[in-house]
Amino acid sequence: FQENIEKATSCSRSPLVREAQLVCSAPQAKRQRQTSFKDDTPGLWKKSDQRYQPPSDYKLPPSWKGPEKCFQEFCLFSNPNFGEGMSLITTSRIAYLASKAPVTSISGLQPTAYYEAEVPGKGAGLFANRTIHRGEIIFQRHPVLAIQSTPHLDLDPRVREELYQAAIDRLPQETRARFLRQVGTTMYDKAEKNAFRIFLDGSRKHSPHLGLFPEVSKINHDCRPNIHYRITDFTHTTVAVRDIHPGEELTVSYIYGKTLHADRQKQLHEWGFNCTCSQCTLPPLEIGASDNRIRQIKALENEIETLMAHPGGKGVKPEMGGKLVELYVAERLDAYLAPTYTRAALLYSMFGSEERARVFATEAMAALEREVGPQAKDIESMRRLAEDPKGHWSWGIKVTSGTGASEVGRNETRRSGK
Ligand SMILES: C[S@@+](CC[C@H](N)C(=O)[O-])C[C@H]1O[C@@H](n2cnc3c(N)ncnc32)[C@H](O)[C@@H]1O
Repeated sequence: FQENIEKATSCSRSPLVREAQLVCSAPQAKRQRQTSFKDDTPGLWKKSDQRYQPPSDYKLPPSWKGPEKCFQEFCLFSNPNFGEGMSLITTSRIAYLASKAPVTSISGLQPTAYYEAEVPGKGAGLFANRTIHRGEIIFQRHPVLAIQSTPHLDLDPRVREELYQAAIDRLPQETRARFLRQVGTTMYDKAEKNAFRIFLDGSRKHSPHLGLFPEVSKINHDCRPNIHYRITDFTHTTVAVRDIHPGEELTVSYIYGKTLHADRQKQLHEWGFNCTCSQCTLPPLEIGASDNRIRQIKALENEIETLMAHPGGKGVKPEMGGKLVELYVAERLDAYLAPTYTRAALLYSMFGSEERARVFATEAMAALEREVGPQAKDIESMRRLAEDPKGHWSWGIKVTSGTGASEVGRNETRRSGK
């Protein structure tokens, strides 16, 4: 990945695309902009439509239109009746999979639970109209437009703009209007400024897409957000990670939050704006304290990992898990608590500390559900730990002595499957 970044001449710079998920085009020298389209508009798409024949087993149901306006193996497919309407610029295979996918039930808050208003220096944003409780789903949506990365990066700009316009024209009027209200001067710019990186069809060659969710993209960035998002195939879910009070702005983080202030500013600046969020506008002394906490968090996580790699986890102490939770909470990293609670629950259980194992396992279950979703594998293990610590595989793997943690593992209660 690093190698790609260094060599790349153009990267998708969507602020909502996390750094580790950026898709960059190959160096220009090796990969020329490719377009097989001619300038005579009527024949512009037809020529390549004829050239590309999708396999017959990817035949779409009659409610879907396409393939049309193809570029290499990527074509426009659309269905105005799929949820709020959906246009795809993708392969026949992925369009076929989309056509077979259950229509994401559009759910979440009633529109009366929030309102849109201008935020100084940020454009429009969303605000709570009532208390939104931690764990409440804000939006559950499918993309109204998904664009495979290759045409987005490689198409000739003029052709690309026409193609995106055609994709939007095929959406129902209300959805189209919502799409057009997103920030950005051109269709391409709207995609760049508002898309989330989504992976359709597992981890195959053509999986990376830019997904546009116009309602979600009205949510501004904050380095210490009150909302977390997760994406599974076609479904984008936003969930409150703490209670949000009436009048408070709804925020997500466009970048990974556990980074130092200067790095966060740099990343967001590269993606087109100077961040004026609650964390970035703290007084300098508080920014310094926050950076220190992040350094402590990283050092402690490394220490736990190193110690756990030693035979019998020599030197690890349950209090390290407790301290880590404290630091995360003090740093308001509410959107990233699941692994921290899980680690703390297991550490306390390993040392036979029943009450703390229960408390952290209960917190871990809720955080896993928020951050990963109800299908998260570790939820079941944390549920068992919360209900019956002594029956859990981790219980008492290490014992505590009167003078603190003993390094002698008892190992007597490890049971597979728990
Ligand atoms: C996905 S849009 C968010 C909604 C947007 N404010 C609107 O009016 O539709 C992203 C854009 O909002 C603005 N923005 C979001 N979060 C911001 C922040 N923390 N500080 C400054 N500008 C921000 C930037 O202009 C950014 O390119």
